[in-house]
Amino acid sequence: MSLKPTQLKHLAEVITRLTAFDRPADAVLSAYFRENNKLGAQDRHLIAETAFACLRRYAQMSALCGPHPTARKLALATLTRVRGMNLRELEEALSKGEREWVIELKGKTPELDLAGQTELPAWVIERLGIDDEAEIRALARGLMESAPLDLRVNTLKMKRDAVLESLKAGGFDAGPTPYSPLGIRMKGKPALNRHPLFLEGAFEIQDEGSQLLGLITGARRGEMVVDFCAGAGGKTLLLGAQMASTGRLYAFDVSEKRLANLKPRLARSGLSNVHPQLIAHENDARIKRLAGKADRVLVDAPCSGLGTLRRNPDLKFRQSPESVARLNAMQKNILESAARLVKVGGRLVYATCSVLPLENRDVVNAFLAAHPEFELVPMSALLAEHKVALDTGDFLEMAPHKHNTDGFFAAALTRKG
Ligand SMILES: C[S@@+](CC[C@H](N)C(=O)[O-])C[C@H]1O[C@@H](n2cnc3c(N)ncnc32)[C@H](O)[C@@H]1O
Repeated sequence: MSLKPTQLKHLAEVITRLTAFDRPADAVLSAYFRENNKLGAQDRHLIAETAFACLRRYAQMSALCGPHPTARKLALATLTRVRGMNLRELEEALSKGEREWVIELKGKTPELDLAGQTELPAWVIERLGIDDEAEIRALARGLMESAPLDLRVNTLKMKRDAVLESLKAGGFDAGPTPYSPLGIRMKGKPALNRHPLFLEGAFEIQDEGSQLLGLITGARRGEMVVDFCAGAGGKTLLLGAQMASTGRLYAFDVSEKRLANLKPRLARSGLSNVHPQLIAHENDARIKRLAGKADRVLVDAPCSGLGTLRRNPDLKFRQSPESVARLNAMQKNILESAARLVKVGGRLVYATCSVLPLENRDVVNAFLAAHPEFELVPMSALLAEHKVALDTGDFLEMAPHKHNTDGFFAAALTRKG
């Protein structure tokens, strides 16, 4: 394949917009493609993959380009060094000066410190709580990969094997996920949002790790369940299916927009037990009515998202020690309020998509120290109960380099009295 001059022009424009780091990268990209709706599927694929690869290896790419790197240079560095394109493939799009520069690039190896080599800001490395440098490098490499496309089967509509067979019959390359009994992993990243089975609600797009967070909440038929930070309902839909559309499932969130995005997904899913509820904050009066009544409460807390750098590589530039401190205070407050809803014998699950202990086990350990009425349910036992062949100790801790999922954390607690 050879690079067309227009492709390089678009790519450089996208990189310029992305590196302002003022909006989520996926939103910037979708807006750009809406504005430039004549771009074909191949162009979009090349632009998206290269722009994200550039963000994932931004320290290295910037160092290769020298001081004040231009977006065109960043694009060319990524195309050659990450995406493996050679001079012949690039030539048509290059000016004479750029041609020389690409030739020079070949022999360059920038000197980088640990932060540069791992593409993780120093403040993130400090907060990972990992002493072993080899382990930091392994995690960082995992976070630099591109994420696979995972689906979760809606068991209310179809069995996993049947969805798999149907996808394969349609020419897709797909297989079961290794841990989640509800998951399918696709080869490549086919667009599935017009697939008949998607439109019928037989599957949703959901990372395997996220599926496990829902599963270990263990929602059952006829129960009262609260998804405290439901967002657009990734986990709500799973909980609803676990409940076989019986009982009551409250989907709370403070974001009207996110809850609105849950609506079409709910309609596809066939669930009739879900009650979306916009709340003003975690102490909203609407929540207090449910005190001590819920069998299960899931707190999928707002977090730094640093476990999702494969999909959102811009987050490492858009988060900071200050933003994480603010999120941390929120996480503690939300967990406190959500815990009040759990009835005696009920389960509270705290989860994040962060890899920072301060957003994860530190929050849970501080909560347990202040609330002797709760005790930890060892995660290994819960996973075994759900026939998940995975043991990460007392907590669920998933990571891209170990499990090929995003970085996820979860802890399950029981209310004793
Ligand atoms: C990690 S996201 C949830 C993702 C969702 N559970 C899913 O699986 O798709 C965290 C959510 O918490 C919501 N949130 C923030 N502050 C909140 C609060 N005080 N009470 C409830 N939800 C809150 C955010 O709007 C966001 O949708």
